[in-house]
Amino acid sequence: MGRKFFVGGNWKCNGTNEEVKKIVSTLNGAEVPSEDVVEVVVSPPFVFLPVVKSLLRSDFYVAAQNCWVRKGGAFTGEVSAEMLINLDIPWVILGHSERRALLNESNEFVGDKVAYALSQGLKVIACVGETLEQRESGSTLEVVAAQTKAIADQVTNWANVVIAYEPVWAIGTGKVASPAQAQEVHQDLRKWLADNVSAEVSSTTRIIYGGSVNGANCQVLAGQPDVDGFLVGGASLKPEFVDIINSASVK
Ligand SMILES: O=C(CO)COP(=O)(O)O
Repeated sequence: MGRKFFVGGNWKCNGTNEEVKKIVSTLNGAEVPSEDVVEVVVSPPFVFLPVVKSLLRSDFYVAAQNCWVRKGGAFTGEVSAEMLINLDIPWVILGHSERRALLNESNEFVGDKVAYALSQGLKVIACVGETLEQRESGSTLEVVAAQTKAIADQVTNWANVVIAYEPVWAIGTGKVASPAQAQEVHQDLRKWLADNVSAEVSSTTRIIYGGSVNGANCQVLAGQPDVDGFLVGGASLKPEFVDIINSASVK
């Protein structure tokens, strides 16, 4: 099927200069499958991107956690896609639920960000996912489809997009989605892509899972046919991130 396993580490707003170097040193010493088998991307806070990029092994890549929606300029506090490209940062995470919820990023705004980032040459990890309330009211697919549509409306080249399904109720809660719950949504999303974009995009686009993934639950999740990898928060700051990378061997 040809979808290379993808493991992203989202460090969120964590770390000191010393801690960040320690994580990198653990990763640099880790034995993991080759780049042909698993694509590994770590996402430190903006200020640590240069140091992480300079120290990180060459078969792992870095991602920013956000970028501005358009060309840079008079936007205090923002970081533009052009700046990331200028520093050779290949990836950016966009539409994370923490930004959607806490900073009111709408589906359309996230779609605009994805479009601009891609236009500048960045690769995008685009996040979608429902809240507990939405899941309990039976609207999971409707919610993730609307989020995905706002992104899909703006994407022409899917080769540079990874979709991260991250149910909000599973993020940072220790309440991981069951393998069946993850598989169901990933399968629905893949069908949505087939029906609304193309069969080719549906079969080639990586859909990764995020929400309380750890060294103990990664293997069984990775065993699901439509789970193409992970976006990991808390556990990406710990040595068990290496075990999560190694779950690529389940495929
Ligand atoms: O939000 C996440 C990754 O982007 C998931 O976070 P946790 O792995 O800490 O639940």
